[in-house]
Amino acid sequence: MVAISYLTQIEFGAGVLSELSGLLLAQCIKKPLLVTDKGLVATGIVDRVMAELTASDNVPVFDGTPSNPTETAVLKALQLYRSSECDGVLAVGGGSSIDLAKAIALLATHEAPLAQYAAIEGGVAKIGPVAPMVAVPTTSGTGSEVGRATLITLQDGRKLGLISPHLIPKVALCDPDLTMGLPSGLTAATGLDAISHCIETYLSPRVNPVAEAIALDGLERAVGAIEIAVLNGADKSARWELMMASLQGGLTFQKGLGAIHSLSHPLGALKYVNLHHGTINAILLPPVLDFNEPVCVEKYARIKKRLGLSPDQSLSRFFADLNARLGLPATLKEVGLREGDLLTIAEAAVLDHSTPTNPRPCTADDFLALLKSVY
Ligand SMILES: NC(=O)c1ccc[n+]([C@@H]2O[C@H](COP(=O)([O-])OP(=O)(O)OC[C@H]3O[C@@H](n4cnc5c(N)ncnc54)[C@H](O)[C@@H]3O)[C@@H](O)[C@H]2O)c1
Ligand SMILES: [Fe+2]
Repeated sequence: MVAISYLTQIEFGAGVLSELSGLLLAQCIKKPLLVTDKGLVATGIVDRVMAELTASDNVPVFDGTPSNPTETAVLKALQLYRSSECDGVLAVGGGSSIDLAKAIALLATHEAPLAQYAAIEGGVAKIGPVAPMVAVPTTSGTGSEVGRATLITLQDGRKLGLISPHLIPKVALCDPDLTMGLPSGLTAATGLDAISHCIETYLSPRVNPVAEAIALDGLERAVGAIEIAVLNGADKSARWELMMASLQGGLTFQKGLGAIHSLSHPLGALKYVNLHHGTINAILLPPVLDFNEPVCVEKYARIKKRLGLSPDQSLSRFFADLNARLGLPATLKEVGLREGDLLTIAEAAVLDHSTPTNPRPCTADDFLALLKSVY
């Protein structure tokens, strides 16, 4: 068991779910709103969590989280939070449930609509203390359990980041046992999300050697474990490593992400197709690595050394091959994106909050070329 000291209280290890009840009480949360999705309910994980709660019959459950959470779902859950007189939020699920929970916690203490708090609308400073949150991740990918962002598709159709240290959950309870039943496709896709976080924060030009050390360590851990976990979901050690890598990615978000996320955010807002965040990041990782290479020569050399690659090996090729071995798609066409949307996505990516920290400036034309290269 590992207890890591950070802004969030992090409890990490197989079986730490048993600490949930005490952790909620320590945060003075007597009546949480449990936020999750229907898939999680079907796995039995929500029942396992409920079994850990004292007076669980008193805990309302919102299970309407969409994959790519929406403002509409936030407002619905907020109604339940208020009518049940909750005093905190308990997120149980992947990044979607955790992000939805963050937005509920925000609107529990702030006026709607959410758009006014969006990072690109200058909303960061408008966010003050929110309702207390405890996050229990059930995927190993997003790192949202320790992150300061929530990504929500707003009523106007834009998927935007709301960012504030106040949105960091009070407690992250990371129990890798909860990921043992995660299907292989989702294990691969969420793992590539964690990998893309570690790579993008490492390459971000913001100076922060401590975060970079964490990102490199997380990257090595994820690359070492992902194929094992995909082949054998019951491998406890690989599940531990992947959940730790995901957490490490999240601990480095303060450096900012890059072009992969600039594109995957607007792609995740499309209404006619529900694109999974990690899957899109996996597709975008190789071309973005190629694009950034000219300005990241030294850092690429350090990544290669850390991953045991030879100096003349292509990093982009390495991850394209890894994606193929994991059975992940290689093109955006395969996952249902319409060609006619490429320009709109490229234009939205320029405005995304991750764009300023991509190591190489990226224009709408650059984003369009990146999209076309993997269409
Ligand atoms: N806030 C942040 O910093 C941040 C960072 C990265 C991604 N995100 C967001 O996170 C979301 C993606 O999250 P995700 O990749 O974790 O997926 P998700 O939360 O959308 O879940 C995907 C599917 O996995 C299922 N699932 C989850 N855990 C399971 C388990 N243990 N066993 C079986 N099925 C399980 C869910 O029921 C769901 O159907 C996106 O909306 C993305 O924008 C946020
Ligand atoms: Fe991500």
